[in-house]
Amino acid sequence: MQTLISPSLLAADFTNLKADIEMVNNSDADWFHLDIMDGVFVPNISYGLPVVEQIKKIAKKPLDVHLMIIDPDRYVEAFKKAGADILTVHYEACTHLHRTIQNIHNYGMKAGVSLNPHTPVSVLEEIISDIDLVLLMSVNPGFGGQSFIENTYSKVEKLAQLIKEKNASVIIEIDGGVNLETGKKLMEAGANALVAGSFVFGATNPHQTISELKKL
Ligand SMILES: O=C(CO)[C@H](O)[C@H](O)COP(=O)(O)O
Repeated sequence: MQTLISPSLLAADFTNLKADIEMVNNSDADWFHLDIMDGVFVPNISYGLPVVEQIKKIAKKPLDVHLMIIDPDRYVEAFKKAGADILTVHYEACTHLHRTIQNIHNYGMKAGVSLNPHTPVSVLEEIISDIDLVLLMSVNPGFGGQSFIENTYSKVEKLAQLIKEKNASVIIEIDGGVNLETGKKLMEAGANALVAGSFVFGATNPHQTISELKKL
């Protein structure tokens, strides 16, 4: 599988968001990664549904929406209406994860499950065949620009092994501290999708940086 690149708009310039969205539209990126934070599940508040709706109007690539919120079932329909194509919820935030996944699929979206750095991939054993994507957090969620947690490489290997054992077809996406160096090692470990925020939007040439990540 080719590397999928999902630039995180959390690190974009919100005073000129349209320009950053156009840059991604015209780049080698595959998706737009949108980080939704509620100030409860994570110690930060980002942006919400009205912003997602506006982004959808000009985005020419699928919206990869990562909900860092408690009890995400309450908002599955709303994010579908706002334009989400892939909806990822946190394992740690769902009491009835299987039902949440069904709910996301019933609305016609791809369903992802995210794991915090401390959560072992083994918790996905009974649900892996029902989901489309696993998002491994390689930083503690809540903020961009943090240092990559090295233990993520072995988590990627364990997850790739689990997917193989179950004969499932699941994208392994990584979020946090991704750059060319960590990205290369992640791909070697078995990842196939990379979220990058500050590495892309903090670069002198974000368009070229996306192409470099894409070539990994
Ligand atoms: O989900 C996030 C934080 O919770 C961000 O998407 C992630 O941290 C990307 O930022 P960076 O590439 O700057 O590390």
